[in-house]
Amino acid sequence: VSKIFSAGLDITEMSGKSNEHYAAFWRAVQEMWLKLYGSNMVTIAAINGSSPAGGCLMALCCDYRIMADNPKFAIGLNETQLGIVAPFWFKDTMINTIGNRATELSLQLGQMYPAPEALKFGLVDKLVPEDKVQSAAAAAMSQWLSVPDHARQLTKSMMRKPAIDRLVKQREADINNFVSFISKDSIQKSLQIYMDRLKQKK
Ligand SMILES: CC/C=C\CCC/C=C/C(=O)SCCNC(=O)CCNC(=O)[C@H](O)C(C)(C)COP(=O)(O)OP(=O)(O)OC[C@H]1O[C@@H](n2cnc3c(N)ncnc32)[C@H](O)[C@@H]1OP(=O)(O)O
Repeated sequence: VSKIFSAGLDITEMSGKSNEHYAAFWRAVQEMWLKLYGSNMVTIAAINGSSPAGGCLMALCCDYRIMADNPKFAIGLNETQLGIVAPFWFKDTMINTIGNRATELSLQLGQMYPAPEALKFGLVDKLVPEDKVQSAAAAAMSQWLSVPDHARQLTKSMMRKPAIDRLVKQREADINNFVSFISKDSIQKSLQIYMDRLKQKK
């Protein structure tokens, strides 16, 4: 039985809908990223299964990532495999985690990394046995919470603010770009083919 941390964004929200729907959907996705990446709280991802695309993004937004040590579980920004493109703020989040070259390889190929490779690439920080993911995350949380809060928060903001400001400045343009991209016939066709493939896999 496959286990999933997050299947990413709901593809059905990006297929066969109106432009108004796509715009509202994308604004909500932006909001999720701004809240999670910009949070001053400690955030630890307890990754207990596979985590493609938007799922990987959510994990990358956290301060620390612990993943179940199972090579069947994979994580990555696989957008190109769906015929779509990770937007600049997905890319920035990944660069801030694993660096420029690894991000370029990862994004162009739409790579999903099995857990051991994800650790090697720095996409996750630690692997633990599947039944220890929650307890390891709780232990990591205690360690992070032991740092004086104001100092940790200012440091986090210093590291992340440039990426956050970039999206805040370009929110409307980013929404317009998403709507015009996702509503193209060729992109709708790619998403349909991907969904059909998922169903055939069964
Ligand atoms: C300019 C910018 C433009 C665009 C930017 C857009 C950024 C997009 C970000 C995203 O997150 S796109 C979504 C990426 N997600 C994926 O690629 C995941 C695809 N799914 C899988 O790989 C697998 O389904 C799985 C998550 C590993 C689970 O596998 P399992 O074998 O357990 O289940 P199954 O494949 O049978 O799926 C069950 C059921 O769920 C449907 N499904 C799966 N993922 C999605 C999804 N992301 N959105 C909508 N629906 C999804 C799948 O089709 C099955 O449906 P069915 O039961 O009706 O057949």
